[in-house]
Amino acid sequence: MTWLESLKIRRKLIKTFKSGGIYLGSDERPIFPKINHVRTTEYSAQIVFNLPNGLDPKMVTKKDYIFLQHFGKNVDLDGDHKKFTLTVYHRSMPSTLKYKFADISKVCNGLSLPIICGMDRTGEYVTLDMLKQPHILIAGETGSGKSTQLRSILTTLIKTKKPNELELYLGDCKKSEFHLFRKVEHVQCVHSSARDIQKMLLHIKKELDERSNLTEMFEVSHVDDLPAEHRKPYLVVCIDEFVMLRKDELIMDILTETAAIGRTLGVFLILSMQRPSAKVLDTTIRANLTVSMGFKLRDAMESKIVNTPNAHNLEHSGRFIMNADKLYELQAPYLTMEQAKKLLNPFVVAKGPVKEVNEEIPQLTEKDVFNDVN
Ligand SMILES: Nc1ncnc2c1ncn2[C@@H]1O[C@H](COP(=O)(O)OP(=O)(O)OP(=O)(O)O)[C@@H](O)[C@H]1O
Repeated sequence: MTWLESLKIRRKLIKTFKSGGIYLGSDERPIFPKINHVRTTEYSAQIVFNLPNGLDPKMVTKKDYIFLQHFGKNVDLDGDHKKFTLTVYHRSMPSTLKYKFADISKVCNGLSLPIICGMDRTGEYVTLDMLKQPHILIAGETGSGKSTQLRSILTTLIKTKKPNELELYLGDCKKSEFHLFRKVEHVQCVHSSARDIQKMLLHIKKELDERSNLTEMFEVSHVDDLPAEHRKPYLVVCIDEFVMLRKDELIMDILTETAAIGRTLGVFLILSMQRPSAKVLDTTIRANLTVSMGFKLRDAMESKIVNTPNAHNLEHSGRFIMNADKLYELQAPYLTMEQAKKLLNPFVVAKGPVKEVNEEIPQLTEKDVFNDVN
């Protein structure tokens, strides 16, 4: 950035402070916040400023509209009691981001269990490693892009991990999406009825217990530290529209236990829901779903339940707010069903019967589970 460009930005910010009354002293001798530095990249300009002692930070946060008026709507303002950062983006978010595995595989490098969340306004992919951020909640009204995101997350996991490193357990309560994965080598089962999902989760419970015993026996804190002959694959349990199972206590208990202790045992959750329900998410499960992705939601209450502020104001399919270690606004990669089929083709195998578990299964009719869905 040239000296002149920096000067222009600084002047504009001073003008902003002035018109918003963000200063101490009198109108004739104002003491403005001190601009520490201005940094620009291809995508954005970042201006860091400090408030003079005595200036109420609410003067800045309450008047964020002033920054929008002067710098346009593509700005972010972050800060606390003294130091603030204004980021001005040179362009708006892309409304479509094609899923390109060549690009995605590059950003997966170094991640043990890579989740490609989406692209931010600076044109950078935002990624997560499930080993560190183990459980994900995806919420959004119909047509907002949840299923596409699940498809892209699962496809990336399959393409980047070997079947002996990753096992997938899929619950498809809407019977709409996961048939695509049924014959993929990593996929242990795809179930849609409550009874079968219960069976699947009893198997997961057994795995949790076994893994817990092993880590205790070998006195290690993570399954990855077990001796080679006892090493375990990562298990990812992914349930689309899991709210449909909320009346099933056993299912909810196992999901809650997995969310609570799964990380160090290598067992991870991805749960999606169309209508966030405080009742379901008020349980301890919510506290352990470390990442929320809020696609377009119906209202502010739903955004609050999912913990993704403003998700109800999103306008494009595939756009979402992510709450992980901080808040992000991202565009999810768009992976069509046809494209996913092509990418998954090399992993398709002839399948034997689904793993059986021997535990006693309490009788539960589908009506018990599904009749209260609103
Ligand atoms: N990442 C994306 N980028 C651009 N468009 C998208 C994206 N994801 C979804 N869409 C568009 O939105 C449509 C609906 O997407 P999707 O089926 O994923 O929504 P959904 O939230 O799962 O809906 P439902 O709950 O009804 O299944 C897609 O057919 C596509 O046109």
